[in-house]
Amino acid sequence: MKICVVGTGTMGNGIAQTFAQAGHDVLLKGRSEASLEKAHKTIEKSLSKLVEKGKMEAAEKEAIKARIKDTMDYGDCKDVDLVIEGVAEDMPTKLEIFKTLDAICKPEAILATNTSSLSITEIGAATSRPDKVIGMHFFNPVPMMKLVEVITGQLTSQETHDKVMAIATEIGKTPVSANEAPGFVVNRILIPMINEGISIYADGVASKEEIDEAMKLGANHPMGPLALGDLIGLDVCLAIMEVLFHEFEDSKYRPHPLLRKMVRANQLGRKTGIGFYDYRK
Ligand SMILES: CC(=O)CC(=O)SCCNC(=O)CCNC(=O)[C@H](O)C(C)(C)COP(=O)(O)OP(=O)(O)OC[C@H]1O[C@@H](n2cnc3c(N)ncnc32)[C@H](O)[C@@H]1OP(=O)(O)O
Ligand SMILES: NC(=O)C1=CN([C@@H]2O[C@H](COP(=O)(O)OP(=O)(O)OC[C@H]3O[C@@H](n4cnc5c(N)ncnc54)[C@H](O)[C@@H]3O)[C@@H](O)[C@H]2O)C=CC1
Repeated sequence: MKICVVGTGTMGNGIAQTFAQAGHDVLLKGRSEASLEKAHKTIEKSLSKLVEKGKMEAAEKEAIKARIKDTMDYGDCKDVDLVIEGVAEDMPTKLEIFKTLDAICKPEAILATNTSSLSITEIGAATSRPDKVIGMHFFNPVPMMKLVEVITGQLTSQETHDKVMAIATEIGKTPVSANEAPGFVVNRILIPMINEGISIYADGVASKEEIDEAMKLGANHPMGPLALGDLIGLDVCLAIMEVLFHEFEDSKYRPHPLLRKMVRANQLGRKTGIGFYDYRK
């Protein structure tokens, strides 16, 4: 199966790596040579970690890397079977990309989005094939996380759903089906929890380290909410809160002002080197 991953950020490179690890040829679509180069560095680091942890043979690493080919041209997507879009969580950006892909990809190709919260139905409506548009929602860090939420929009066909469930299983993930709804299942729970962690921090109830330690030891979470916000990207967290807030029109989803302020300051977490914690050392 020929796969194209659009986007070279936190998620794009992890999704490309995961498909290549499962033996698929992957076309990685980036906007610049610099972004593609950065994605390959991240993939190299991630694969090296798996080797260090004894989860992969060193020889396998090079074979996996060789399966990922770069492109900056959507025209190269004409013969792919499945596209997974992983660009910024912004509806106008996604609609433009899906219109472009719809015009280029063969009619039977499935167009999937890794959106965290946005409407699959709205994205599908920008194409001539809404029955083949679906959410394939991976979790960060993609090579480590087992879950894929498979999200059907109003017009997604059962056939597309079944194929994507099978693909997710085949690449070693555990898929869970969800009907379209803002934030689907996990993010409707997880992101308001992170927002609440920010609120507790802003209120001065405890230090950031204490908040994270409390949730690690008291709820058995592998990471505390503030460290997790930094891993996800605070811009992504804010975009998801905005979708929940506007779609449900419910004040319980109000993004905390400190979250907005940090995004405005480009303190986005790991990807910009600083968020709640400093990663620049
Ligand atoms: C926003 C959305 O739409 C949906 C989402 O994704 S929500 C986010 C979901 N993810 C989570 O909740 C993750 C929670 N955290 C965890 O499960 C674990 O802490 C973890 C899997 C990230 C790391 O577990 P671990 O292997 O025990 O940790 P450890 O070996 O110490 O590694 C920690 C580090 O590796 C990353 N990580 C570890 N192995 C990795 C690999 N093979 N590839 C990529 N990143 C890796 C971590 O992010 C972190 O980064 P650095 O060391 O480079 O700074
Ligand atoms: N970060 C996370 O933990 C998770 C994010 N997601 C979703 O995955 C998608 C990507 O998120 P991340 O990788 O975290 O973001 P990121 O900020 O790390 O990367 C964004 C990517 O989008 C590209 N991009 C930005 N604007 C663009 C435009 N106008 N046209 C084309 N490309 C553009 C960037 O060049 C970059 O490759 C989003 O929809 C996000 O909600 C899903 C699961 C987890």
